[in-house]
Amino acid sequence: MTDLRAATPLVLVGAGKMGGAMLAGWLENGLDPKGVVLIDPGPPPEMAALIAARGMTHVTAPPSDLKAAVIVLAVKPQVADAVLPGLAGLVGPGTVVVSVAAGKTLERLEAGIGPAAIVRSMPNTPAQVGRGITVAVANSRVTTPQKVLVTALLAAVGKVEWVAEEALIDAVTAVSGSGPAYVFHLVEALAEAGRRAGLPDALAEKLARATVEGAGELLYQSPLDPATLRKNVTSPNGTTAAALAVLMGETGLQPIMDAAVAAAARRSRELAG
Ligand SMILES: NC(=O)C1=CN([C@@H]2O[C@H](COP(=O)(O)OP(=O)(O)OC[C@H]3O[C@@H](n4cnc5c(N)ncnc54)[C@H](OP(=O)(O)O)[C@@H]3O)[C@@H](O)[C@H]2O)C=CC1
Ligand SMILES: O=C(O)[C@@H]1CCC=N1
Repeated sequence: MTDLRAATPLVLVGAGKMGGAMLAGWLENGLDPKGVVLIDPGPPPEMAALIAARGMTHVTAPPSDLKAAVIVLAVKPQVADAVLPGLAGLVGPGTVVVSVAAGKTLERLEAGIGPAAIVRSMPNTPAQVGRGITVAVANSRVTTPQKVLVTALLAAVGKVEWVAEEALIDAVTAVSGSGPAYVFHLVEALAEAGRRAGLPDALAEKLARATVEGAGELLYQSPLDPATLRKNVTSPNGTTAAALAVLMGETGLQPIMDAAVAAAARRSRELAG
């Protein structure tokens, strides 16, 4: 288990879907709830329950008497600019700010909160079950110990990659930040296709869900690459080959995925503000 003691006091600004998922993962990995301050005017009910159960401090505005070790900014990009100046008082000499806000550049974050060590990161919601992946980029004020600390936090909820080139984060957002939604939509589409092929509702849903769960777990556990795993399902001239001729054809999944990822990356660049 990662030692997260140096991460407190940890101020989480925005305890919604992403902030909540990361927090749940950190608590699961030993983060001391007494060292956590949540700033959120309206956390979702399940988060309010977690706050009460774990005895975390919950406030609706930044406290004036605290210097944080880590500030995690997990509000919507559209409200980040308004929130950042109010967090400046929480920044002390050792504070590192970790933003998960899509699109918000290091320059924009620093313009809002003032001179600070800042990490721009892009996690994803499987962080909640310790199976996220986060890509991060640091500004020049981030020290090596701060980078180690942020790595420990992010690694507690999944895999971590650091990049030196900030421009890559828009594509990262489009692939892994938003990516879980594409997979969940695949489950929806597969279930719907099953229904249209005559399966009862409940069975279609069960089959689609179990198939993606099982394929994901196989991918996780197997040393084989996805193309080999795909080939292992595909008998020559069999049923899978018939389906893949559609999915891998000219109007198949790749052009749709290209368009989806390009649209998400474009939106990430727009969200810079
Ligand atoms: N969801 C995801 O899969 C991912 C999200 N992100 C990023 O995470 C960030 C949060 O997204 P997500 O968790 O989905 O959004 P949510 O709306 O679920 O969470 C944001 C939370 O911030 C609260 N909030 C609003 N205003 C303030 C404020 N002034 N101070 C403190 N908290 C405030 C919201 O309360 P209220 O609802 O009452 O407004 C809400 O609880 C975004 O920037 C997004 O780009 C990054 C990777 C993946
Ligand atoms: O949809 C969004 O904008 C956020 C960023 C990545 C996932 N969710």
